[in-house]
Amino acid sequence: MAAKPKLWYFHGRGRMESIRWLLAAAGVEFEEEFLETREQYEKLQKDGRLLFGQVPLVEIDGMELTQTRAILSYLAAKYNLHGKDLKETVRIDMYADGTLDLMLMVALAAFKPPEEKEESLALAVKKAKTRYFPVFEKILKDHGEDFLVGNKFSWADIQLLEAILTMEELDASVLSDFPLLKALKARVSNIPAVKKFLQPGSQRKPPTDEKKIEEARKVFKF
Ligand SMILES: N[C@@H](CCC(=O)N[C@@H](CS)C(=O)NCC(=O)O)C(=O)O
Repeated sequence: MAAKPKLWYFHGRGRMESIRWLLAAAGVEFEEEFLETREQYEKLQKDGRLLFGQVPLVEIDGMELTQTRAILSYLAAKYNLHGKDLKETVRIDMYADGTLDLMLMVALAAFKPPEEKEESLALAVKKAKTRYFPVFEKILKDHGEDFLVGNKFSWADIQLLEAILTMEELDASVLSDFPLLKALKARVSNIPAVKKFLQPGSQRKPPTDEKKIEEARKVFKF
């Protein structure tokens, strides 16, 4: 049996959380190595395991992969969460990339000073409501299908569910004007592998707290 994919990152959501989501939704078990000290991170660098000196790092299929979007794209293709052809795949990539941009705003806000952090999170919620969610609501309305692309569960749906849940942590009513996104959220949350990941005790990470942020600062010298 092939070894489980192994993930190296700090013990928080950050850029790795979407990778955890994608693996979990594909029903793939994975191992995690948490970077808690600068030494661990420097060892990965010294050993030449980080292409550009950065994590996320994912070991899979005899490869050591970095660059979040490339990793996600590989996993989506490998686990049949991309489209049936290039045209569907590029739409899935576009939708997922948009959602990743939104998620990065939230991830980066965690590292800002308290006043700026509140402002950045409020801006992310605003962008969710005015830029990203209206687009996805319209896509669902226009084609009338159950999922974003090809009437089939894909990486774009997983990425969107992660974004919806993250935004709801910041503003519980964020979906009030988006009935089709509410329905999509319920539908995707009920897919057995996703349902399992949503249960307490899974490898899903909670919102990154001050302790984890301090840990990450020490590791990456932010
Ligand atoms: N484009 C890269 C950016 C990765 C990145 O910035 N990683 C951070 C941790 S979240 C890091 O390793 N920072 C250390 C550094 O850049 O020296 C990706 O999307 O994976």
